[in-house]
Order: sequence, then structure tokens, then C-alpha cells
Amino acid sequence: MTFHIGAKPGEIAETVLLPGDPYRARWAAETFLTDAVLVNEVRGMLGYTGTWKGHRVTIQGSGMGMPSLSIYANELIRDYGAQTLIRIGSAGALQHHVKVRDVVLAMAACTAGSPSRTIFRELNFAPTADFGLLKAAYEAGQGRGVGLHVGAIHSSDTFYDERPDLSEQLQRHGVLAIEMEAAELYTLAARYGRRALAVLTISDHILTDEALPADQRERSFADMIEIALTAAFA
Ligand SMILES: O=P(O)(O)O[C@H]1O[C@H](CO)[C@@H](O)[C@H]1O
Ligand SMILES: O=c1cc[nH]c(=O)[nH]1
Repeated sequence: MTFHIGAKPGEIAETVLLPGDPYRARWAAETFLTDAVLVNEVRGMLGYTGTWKGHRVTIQGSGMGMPSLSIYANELIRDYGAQTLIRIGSAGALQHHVKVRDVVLAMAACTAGSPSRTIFRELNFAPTADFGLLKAAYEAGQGRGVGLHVGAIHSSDTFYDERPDLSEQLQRHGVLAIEMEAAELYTLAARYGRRALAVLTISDHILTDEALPADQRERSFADMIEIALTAAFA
């Protein structure tokens, strides 16, 4: 047990999928895993361990924002020995060619600041995905009939943005989408020598205001989850 995860030693798999939403963790475990067992419910941040095609997998909610993700990823890595951590999240599209329901594989994640900022000080560290996972996810995503994009994203500290000029600059520099966790996940994976990737489904469009309703945000992300699972065990 840790401060925030109640699982006993051995109850967390080496491969962990991390949705922000704990109900997405429950839905994904019930939908994709065999013999899924609830291994964490501290603070309602649900985590399940089961198998997918014979491989052991944990799906653990990580909450919203980098401080929350950082708590779960630190404990999963340092206390439970997680080796492969794949975020399965929602994101807002920042480019017209990226559509609602498309899947974005985050090759790199910009930030204005993260929980790791105190370590890096003046350095602008470049948080990047594990190349093997990224390549495997790209291959797994092709031919599925889903719009698939690979590129940079922005991990923001805010959902309600008061800096339209910042979004404009991100858009101008080809950043595909905005979410709130991947940069810190990539940074922690780099620090501890683990593999990480963020596979994101576009839930809304920053430029057009189109948005998926909440029930679909929870449940209609099957492509993203299958891509993540396939990549983890490629
Ligand atoms: O759908 P999840 O995984 O929570 O991800 C996105 O949704 C939340 C904001 O609504 C933030 O956590 C953001 O990163
Ligand atoms: O952080 C996020 C997540 C989904 N959609 C957004 O616009 N921002």
C-alpha cells in the first residue's frame, strides 16, 4: 500500500494504462480485461488488474492534471515496479485536420510548467514518448478506420484557458491537441527508465467548439484502448 494506492504488493501489473477518469478505468477494465479485480479505490480513484490476451494489465485512474498524475505515476513506478505506463486520455483538438473522435499519439508534450519544473529550473526539458511504444501504437492504429495523428501535444495546467494567444502560438507551431497530464508522465518515465506513451481521443475541438457528451467521453474510446493494449505487448 502507498499513500494513494491500496493495492497489496504484486497486485499491480508491470503494464499500466492510465485514464484520467476513474469511471473510464472501470469501463475499460470491464470491457477489455479478463478476470478484472478491483485493486484500488482510495479516494475513489479506481484501479483494476486483469489480463488482456493472456498479458497482465492494470488500469488505474490518474485524476486530472499533472500534480495528480504525478502522485499515481510515482507510486506505480517506485512502489509497485510499473515498467510500461500508457495514458489513455481525452484531448481538445488544436488543428482543423484533427477531428473529434480521432486518435492522437503524443510524440512530444509541451508544458508551461509541470511538477518537475522545480528540478529543471532554467532548462526546457523535452518530454517525449518511448519510440518503441509510439511505433507499435502507430502500427496498431493503422487500418482501423479511425483518424490517426502523430505529433506534439500541449499538457496544460488549466482546462479553462485565459490565454487565447498561447493557443494561437501552439496552433501556429503545429501542436495537435491539448490535454493535462502527458508531459509529466513522460518526464517521470525518463527519470526512472520506464516506457511511456499517451494515446488520446479527441473529445472536443478548440477551434470549432464541437464536443462529445460526457457519457461518450467515458465509453466511446475503444479504439484508443485497443491501440494502447496492442502497443504495450507488441
Ligand atoms: O479524459 P482525461 O484522461 O481525464 O484527460 C483530459 O480530461 C481532463 C479534463 O477534462 C484532463 O484530465 C485532460 O487531460
Ligand atoms: O485538457 C483537455 C482535455 C480535453 N479537452 C480539452 O479541451 N482540454
